[in-house]
Amino acid sequence: EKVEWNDILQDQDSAQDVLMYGMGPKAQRYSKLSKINDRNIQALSPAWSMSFGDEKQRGQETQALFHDGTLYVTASYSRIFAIDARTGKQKWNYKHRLPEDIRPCCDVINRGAAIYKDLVFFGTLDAAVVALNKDTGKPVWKKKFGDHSAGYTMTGAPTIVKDQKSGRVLLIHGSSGDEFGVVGKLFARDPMTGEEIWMRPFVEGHMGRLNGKPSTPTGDIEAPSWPRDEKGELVEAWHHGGGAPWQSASFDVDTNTIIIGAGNPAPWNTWKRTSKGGNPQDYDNLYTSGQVGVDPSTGEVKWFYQHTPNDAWDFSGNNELVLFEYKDKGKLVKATAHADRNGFFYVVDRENGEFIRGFPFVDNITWATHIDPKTGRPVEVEGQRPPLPEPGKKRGKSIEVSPPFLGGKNWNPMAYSQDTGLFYLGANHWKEDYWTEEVKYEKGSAYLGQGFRIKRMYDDHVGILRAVDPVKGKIVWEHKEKLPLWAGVLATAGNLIFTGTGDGYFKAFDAKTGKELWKFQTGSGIVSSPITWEMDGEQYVGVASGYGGAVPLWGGDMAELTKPVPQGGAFWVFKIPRWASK
Ligand SMILES: O=C(O)c1cc(C(=O)O)c2c(n1)C(=O)C(=O)c1cc(C(=O)O)[nH]c1-2
Ligand SMILES: [Ca+2]
Repeated sequence: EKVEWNDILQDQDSAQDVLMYGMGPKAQRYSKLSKINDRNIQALSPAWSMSFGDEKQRGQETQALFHDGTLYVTASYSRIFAIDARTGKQKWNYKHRLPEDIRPCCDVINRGAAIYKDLVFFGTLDAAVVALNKDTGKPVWKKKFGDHSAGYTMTGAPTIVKDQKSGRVLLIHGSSGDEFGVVGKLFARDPMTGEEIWMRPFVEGHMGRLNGKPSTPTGDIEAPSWPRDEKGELVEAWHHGGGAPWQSASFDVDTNTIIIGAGNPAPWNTWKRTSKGGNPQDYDNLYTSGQVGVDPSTGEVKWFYQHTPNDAWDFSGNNELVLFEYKDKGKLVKATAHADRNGFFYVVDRENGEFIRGFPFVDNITWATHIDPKTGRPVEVEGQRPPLPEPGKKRGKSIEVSPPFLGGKNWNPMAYSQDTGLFYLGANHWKEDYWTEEVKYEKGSAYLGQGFRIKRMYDDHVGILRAVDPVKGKIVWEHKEKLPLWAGVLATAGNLIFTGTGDGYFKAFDAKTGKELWKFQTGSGIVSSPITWEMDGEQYVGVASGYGGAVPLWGGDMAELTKPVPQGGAFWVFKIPRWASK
């Protein structure tokens, strides 16, 4: 059975399918299923588990897809498995041959696949997209989109959208690589052939492409949001500017807009992206660290809202954009919701990219006091941009900043419950020591110009699962975890919130009260996004287990804290046994 656009469009409402990263074009991660609920959750039990095998483990950040009795699960090292959802038996697997010189910044991870017609699609760490026949696992096409030895890579799940103007279905995908100084790019392809339709770079003044020809520059061709040197030339940083859209797009069918977050500017060092002796706040470094609305017909930028102008902290703007609606004085507001690494939760008008509201979702944000409601710009705290080294020194003076670069929340996607109207997100309380270092671009080398060490903020917890009211701007409940939270969240009509923990538990909470109702130990840490589906009249929940991602690699004191977590690589499926369901 082929997957059609209408199936994808209905993804959120149809329990028989999970066809998109985010479980629907709005990426709400909400399921209307309630057969598993707050009354019978105690009986939730494993149905089966499947090992990804190999000596290859590391982080398993996948969100599975489910179609026609089959789960499509990506795994570390650019692998994908098709699994019989009834038995846990492998139907086929594809293990991409990776060159030695790949440069993923933050572990050899993959967040998931896309599906359309008889093809499944996923990105690989050597900067390619692969399409496979969904029934046989045979590769149908492969397209390389960047030079992996320069730092281009791909970790995010691709997205299928339908251009409402032309009627054409497109495969949308981004790129990673800001930490190596690449220009972040968003691509649209013909899903059947892989042929590029357009490409949009997210650094102002760089040229886009449409049908194989240069189209338009992104923003102003003169790139006034980037500085020039004494000779009047754009500075080195502009050539390598970052802005990589490394997570997944949402799609607003009503306004025919692809909505995606753009990554941090490169390098991290704010002074490399500011004129000599100038003020960073005069150089916003468009279109980095913000959310972008893109026209699917042409790849043109329709609107842009920047969370962190001239981002000095690698906050990036990539985190998922969840589309939701609410009533304001009787008027329906169509918005995006976004919990940024910078610690603020944003509600933005998705028809024009205008700021509506921003408020903290973590404690003790030090770099800004608030978001100015008039301008939508952060009001920065003096001294929170790490200073340049004193003359004769290699390093600048260290300052303490919160959130640290790993963010108040990172890529691990939040869920929106249509029943409670709340967002549920896995946040972290931590901070960092942060200082500048000298940096010059060198192909294939880290391009940061910053040093850092992440530290704890509180003695009793790092991870904090929070329920957030997006309209009142309030935290409704919270649940603390000892280890950082790095897993996606799932909300269901059974009044349940599912997520995983660093120490290996898959947990369920009461969506209204935050009470922990159930947990199961999976044997390794969980850094993936759970899904739920209905099959043969029963509800199932599935999640991958396997610890990794950025925390153990970059986390300073947190890398120490998470060292005891065993490696793994397995997919777990749960259901209510028949004896317990009535
Ligand atoms: O700017 C980029 O290109 C880029 C890419 C990625 C990635 O693709 O995984 C991460 C980051 N940045 C990043 O800043 C970050 O904190 C991060 C965490 C993770 C992870 O999977 O745990 N990836 C990435
Ligand atoms: Ca980054």
